[in-house]
Amino acid sequence: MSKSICDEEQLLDDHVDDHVDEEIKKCFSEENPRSFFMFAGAGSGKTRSLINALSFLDKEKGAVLSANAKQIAVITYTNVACEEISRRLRYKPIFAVSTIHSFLWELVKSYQKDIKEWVIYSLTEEIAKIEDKQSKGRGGIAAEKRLADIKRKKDRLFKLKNVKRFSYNPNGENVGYDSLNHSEVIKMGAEFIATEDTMQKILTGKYPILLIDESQDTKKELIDALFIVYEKHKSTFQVGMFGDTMQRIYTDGKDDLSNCIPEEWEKPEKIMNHRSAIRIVELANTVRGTIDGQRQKARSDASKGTVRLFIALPSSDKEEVERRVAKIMAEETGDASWHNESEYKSLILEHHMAASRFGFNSLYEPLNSSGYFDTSLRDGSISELSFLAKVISPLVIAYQSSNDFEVSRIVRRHSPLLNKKTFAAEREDQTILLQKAENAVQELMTLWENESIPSCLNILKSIKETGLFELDKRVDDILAEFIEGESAKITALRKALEVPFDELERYYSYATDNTQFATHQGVKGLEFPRVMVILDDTEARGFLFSYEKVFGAKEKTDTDKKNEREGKDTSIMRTTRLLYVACTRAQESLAVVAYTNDIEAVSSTAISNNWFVEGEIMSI
Ligand SMILES: Nc1ncnc2c1ncn2[C@@H]1O[C@H](COP(=O)(O)OP(=O)(O)OP(=O)(O)O)[C@@H](O)[C@H]1O
Repeated sequence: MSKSICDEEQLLDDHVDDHVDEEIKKCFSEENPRSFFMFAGAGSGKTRSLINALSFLDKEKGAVLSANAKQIAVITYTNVACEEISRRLRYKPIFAVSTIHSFLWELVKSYQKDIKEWVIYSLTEEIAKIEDKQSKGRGGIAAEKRLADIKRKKDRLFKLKNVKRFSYNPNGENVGYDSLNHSEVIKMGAEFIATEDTMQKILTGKYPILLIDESQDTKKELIDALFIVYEKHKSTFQVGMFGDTMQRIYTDGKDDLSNCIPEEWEKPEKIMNHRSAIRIVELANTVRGTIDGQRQKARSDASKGTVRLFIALPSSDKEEVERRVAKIMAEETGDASWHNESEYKSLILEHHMAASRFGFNSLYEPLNSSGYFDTSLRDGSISELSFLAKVISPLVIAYQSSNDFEVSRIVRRHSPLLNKKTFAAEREDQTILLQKAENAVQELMTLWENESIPSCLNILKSIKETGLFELDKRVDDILAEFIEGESAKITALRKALEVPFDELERYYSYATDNTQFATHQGVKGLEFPRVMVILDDTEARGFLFSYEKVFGAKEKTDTDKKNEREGKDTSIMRTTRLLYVACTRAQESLAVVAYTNDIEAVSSTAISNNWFVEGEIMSI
């Protein structure tokens, strides 16, 4: 069949945004270098434009930059995004791709004297602030917490005097008094950049071009600092920001970013959505319609796609509801992959919702409620937990499948009984060492005998006794009896590690993104053919989001009304943006599952907002 003019037009249409990449390339011209702000909706190819821009820069300027020991900096939101972008750029050394935390730490870490001064100053200020609050506040738990906080901070301040070198791990816990926490690094780094001439020269000298992905959620301190640097160094420093204001879901991003962009920056716009089926793009447009009215077009070759809204009572058996939803989706779409849990992504609002659905609540709960583990609990980097998952889990599998080679490899790699130093010291009879290690492994494996599953605490105890693996000093405290006044971190870890080992394995699969679950926030930037978005305020603990308000099942609070009057961000706007992020991850089919006591209100709001039509809504 021959192509019609109409077909040609549609195909051309798919390329309507191609000029954007050209405009960005022009921004890097020698004659007229410009900074830019490329904001566009979900699936519009921002990440793709970022990669295109970087590949272009590599070709055009790579050699000259390298010869002058300069790099192009790229700041991404997560380690996963970092890895993905680096991979697509074939790990070329001309690019310094990092998260904001690593970026700032790399920049400041050699200025230890300044770091020390800053930490002492900032701690002193914090203590003064809490003391002031304490003098004005009432007693009770809050006052007790403040007192403990003051004591901890004063202890740290005292110990700081002797610190020679501060350390920081952007991807893990920062336990010691001489290590910096995540927010300290952001505050300090941004402050150095904003105020120190030398730091600005180092930044612009090393990175004459800096591109930021997901800039709507980049910490406002850094964005503000970069605007300052740009104003002072615009002839030698170029910034490129990619993002989407509708996808701002964290409160520490700069909320009025689009109004702060300097006049002279290039501001290319995109209107296509290359990711999603027509019906999903339509839904995204109507959801966005309640916030800023920007609309996108689906590709001419996009499929029709399916969206459904399922409404259920919060008292229902949620796992059963979600299983039925998947079954119905398989029938309605004719896509059998909905029958297979690993073939669709279930998006929950908070991690504990995955914990209860996937069976790791007893481990998650004490750690989460202690308030001491945040990023590390989410990404699986609490040292005892990751050790058990990364070393013990494969060891057990290898042992149980009689894979002696693998057992020996793991032990040689991780055990102090067989490390080079111990071996060198025991020149005479190394078989003794081998025997000792083998006995230690046997001892450990007896815990799994008769199909039993040991608790994580018992595993650590066995390892401690035999010395099979090196354990953090903290493990001694965890294995000891509870004592009054001990650190709440230790108490929480002891409680969490009481769980059977398979619960830890389930937790770790989730933390390392190997299950069907992910949070609405965690999937930013990603895409999946089939998505189930779960809306459940009864399980959401924070006050930041409320789907029931968005769907009219709950009244706006006085604060919401006040914020609305004053033109400020409201929880409804914030939640609508999160809904937009979650729904726009879907490529082919999307099931939204809303738990509410007011089924009627949710259904009628969904219809009156033009989000769903009657035939797409089902009470379940
Ligand atoms: N010009 C294009 N032609 C064809 N496919 C494209 C084009 N641009 C992007 N895509 C595809 O569309 C999908 C979305 O692209 P990308 O992830 O870059 O969008 P994004 O704007 O970063 O999305 P989001 O903001 O939702 O994370 C990807 O699968 C990508 O390969």
